Amino acid sequence: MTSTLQDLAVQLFDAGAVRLEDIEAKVGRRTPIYFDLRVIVSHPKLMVAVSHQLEKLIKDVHHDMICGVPYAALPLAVVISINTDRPMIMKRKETKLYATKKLLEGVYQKNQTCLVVEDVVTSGGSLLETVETLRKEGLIVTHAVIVLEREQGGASVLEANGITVKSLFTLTNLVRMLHKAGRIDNDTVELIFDHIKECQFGTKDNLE
Ligand SMILES: O=C(O)c1cc(=O)[nH]c(=O)n1[C@@H]1O[C@H](COP(=O)(O)O)[C@@H](O)[C@H]1O
Repeated sequence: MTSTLQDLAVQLFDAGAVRLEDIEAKVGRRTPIYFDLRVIVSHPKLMVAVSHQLEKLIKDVHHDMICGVPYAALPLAVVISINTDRPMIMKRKETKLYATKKLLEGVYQKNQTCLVVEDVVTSGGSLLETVETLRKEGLIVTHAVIVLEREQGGASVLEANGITVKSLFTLTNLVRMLHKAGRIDNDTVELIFDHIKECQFGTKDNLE
């Protein structure tokens, strides 16, 4: 059974993936809403439902393999790889210091296309870092599929770097869905919309 995006938004909220408080995000940024997709490893049905929706977004995108941005997107990449019977490669956060000394695990060849999977894009910095590693290894990367685009400039930064981003939710539509379902109130909606406007990452200089 496929969940609608509205159902999925509510299920993610109820699983604790949406935190509504003043939170310190990556490198000292503050945000009134934080989306913590790591919790879905504890909810296998939800993991499958999110993966199915991501698979729909990529069915017309040519790719030889997929790679999840470590670590949060790795479980999603595994499920998508199995469901679509498409090989996966894994990027390490640090190069392995012994034996193979690799940064990328798995089998790939120069000029093969790799689709990147990510949970959240804010400035686009994390995703871009993974893309740069893949490109250095000779892989072609033109598309990324993500769960949440926070609309803070990351998608434009990625677009400027030759990456088309397909997202399941934008922060605006996720917030609207949660508001409709009675999970967040009017004041919180306003606070989040103000945050989106005020906290923008536009240029590569702003990437963290
Ligand atoms: O720090 C964030 O901006 C962030 C916000 C959020 O709601 N959820 C979240 O997981 N993050 C983290 O921020 C990363 C994306 O931020 P950028 O690298 O700026 O695009 C994600 O991979 C997460 O590590």
